[in-house]
Amino acid sequence: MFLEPKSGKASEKKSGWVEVICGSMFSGKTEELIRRLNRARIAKQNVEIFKPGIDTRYDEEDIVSHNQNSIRSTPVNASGEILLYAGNCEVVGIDEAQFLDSGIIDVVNKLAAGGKRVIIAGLDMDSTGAPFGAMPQLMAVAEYVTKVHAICVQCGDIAHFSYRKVKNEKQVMLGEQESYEARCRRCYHLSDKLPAVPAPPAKENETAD
Ligand SMILES: Nc1ncnc2c1ncn2[C@@H]1O[C@H](COP(=O)(O)OP(=O)(O)O)[C@@H](O)[C@H]1O
Ligand SMILES: Cc1cn([C@H]2C[C@H](O)[C@@H](COP(=O)(O)O)O2)c(=O)[nH]c1=O
Ligand SMILES: [Zn+2]
Repeated sequence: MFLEPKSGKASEKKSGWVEVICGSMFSGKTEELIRRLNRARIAKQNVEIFKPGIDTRYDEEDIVSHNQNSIRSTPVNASGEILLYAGNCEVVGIDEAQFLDSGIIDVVNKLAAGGKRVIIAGLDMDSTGAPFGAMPQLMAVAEYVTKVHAICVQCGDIAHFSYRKVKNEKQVMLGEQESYEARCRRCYHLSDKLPAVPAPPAKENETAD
């Protein structure tokens, strides 16, 4: 369980920091983001929340988790807009950060340098297992990184891959359970080993190794 870090002595100018919540689809990134933001609100801190404008799966403005928890957010089309809108808030939340442009690294560093707590959630890997967008750099500059895990729908183990069930080569393809499933390492790679077409039957006198 992530516990909020304490900032420095009250007499000193407070420094901010960056927290990253990463993992596969269905791993609970959005739930954890909402949990941390709600706790900040209970502590009477001023919170602003952003998501990339591209992600309108459940709602134009709300951030919604797979189990229907939600929190109001401001959609942005470019990372620089976050600097403009964050204003005097104390805590900044950002969901689906993998979809934002690389300017987001500079933006979160500026926000933290200005004394804000910045909490970012996003997919660390795309469906091919490659790092997604600016997430690797965000994890590098963050003070705190939390990797959350889903459950493999094939075998019940811990899952950290988002397996794409439909054929589409594009890195960005919005979707839910109809297009993606959480898989563990073994079940994710199992699909590579299946022959694309059925192997021809062995000829007589030919022995299988
Ligand atoms: N394979 C799965 N493993 C774990 N949780 C799942 C799975 N499929 C659906 N869920 C649901 O998804 C919720 C997490 O949703 P969410 O926080 O939106 O995840 P993420 O933002 O990482 O995609 C879980 O609490 C659970 O109700
Ligand atoms: C793996 C993968 C995912 N996406 C899309 C699919 C969803 O719309 C979001 C991830 O949402 P979640 O809150 O993490 O469940 O990203 C994609 O575009 N490309 C991918 O490779
Ligand atoms: Zn598995």
